[in-house]
Amino acid sequence: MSTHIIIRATSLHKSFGAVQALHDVSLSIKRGEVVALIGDNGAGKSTISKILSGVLRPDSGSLQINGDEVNLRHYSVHKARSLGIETVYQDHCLGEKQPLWRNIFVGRHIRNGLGFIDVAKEKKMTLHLLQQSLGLRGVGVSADALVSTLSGGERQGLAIGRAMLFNSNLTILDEPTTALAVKEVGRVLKFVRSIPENGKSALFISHNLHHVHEVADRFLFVDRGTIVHQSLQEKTSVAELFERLEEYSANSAIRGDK
Ligand SMILES: Nc1ncnc2c1ncn2[C@@H]1O[C@H](COP(=O)(O)OP(=O)(O)OP(=O)(O)O)[C@@H](O)[C@H]1O
Repeated sequence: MSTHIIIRATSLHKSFGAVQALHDVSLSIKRGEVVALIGDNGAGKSTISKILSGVLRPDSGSLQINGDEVNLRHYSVHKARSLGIETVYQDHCLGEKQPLWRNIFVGRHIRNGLGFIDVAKEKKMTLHLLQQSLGLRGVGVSADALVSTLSGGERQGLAIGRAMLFNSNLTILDEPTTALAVKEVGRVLKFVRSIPENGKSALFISHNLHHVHEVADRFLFVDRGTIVHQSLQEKTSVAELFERLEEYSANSAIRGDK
């Protein structure tokens, strides 16, 4: 594996009013690596992912992408995308009543020489994505189909495929398997596993430790806004993930955090 660091966050702090959501969080993700954030409810996982994806600005700390310092004052979802950081949300990632091709290219349309959207090209690329990323084949597959005709797993797959299409270096997935039928979960996990095969990286957040163990190369444990432990997949069993998470939950219960 290359040691090229895709993203490095250093000493992130973030508070929401009196709630200190993150305290001195530092992490880095290498090229070709899937890193998972594990932690109890309210530990700070989503806050970390939102800072990396440009949704939230930290109160202090710094971010480097591909070795370059990011100006956090001007960092946004749009800027993150331009730097190869894409986020796949649990839901609302695609517009229900829109045809698939529009969803794929929203905000990033391909334009012809006259400045018009190149619909034919976008549809062709969408069809390719449906076939390649989702493995959908046959006469029923169409770039004009509405998002509402796709299953939850297919939607997640398409959203991941979209990130790949735009050559995302880091795909952030916050609870991508929640609310999916069992048979679809396997499909989404397979999509996530294919990310490092293409030399790309992912940040994976899930409460399901079996899923986490299946896809991630490295686990970062978050507790009360701090990264308290990390371990490599090859040296950690699923049982150990459960034990450690239970330990943090028990500690916060003793402290009366919940
Ligand atoms: N917009 C917000 N306004 C106020 N407090 C917030 C906001 N977002 C998060 N918090 C608080 O920050 C802390 C960390 O929340 P965060 O959503 O990052 O946790 P999480 O680990 O993703 O939790 P979960 O697994 O339940 O989604 C929590 O105490 C939460 O209540």
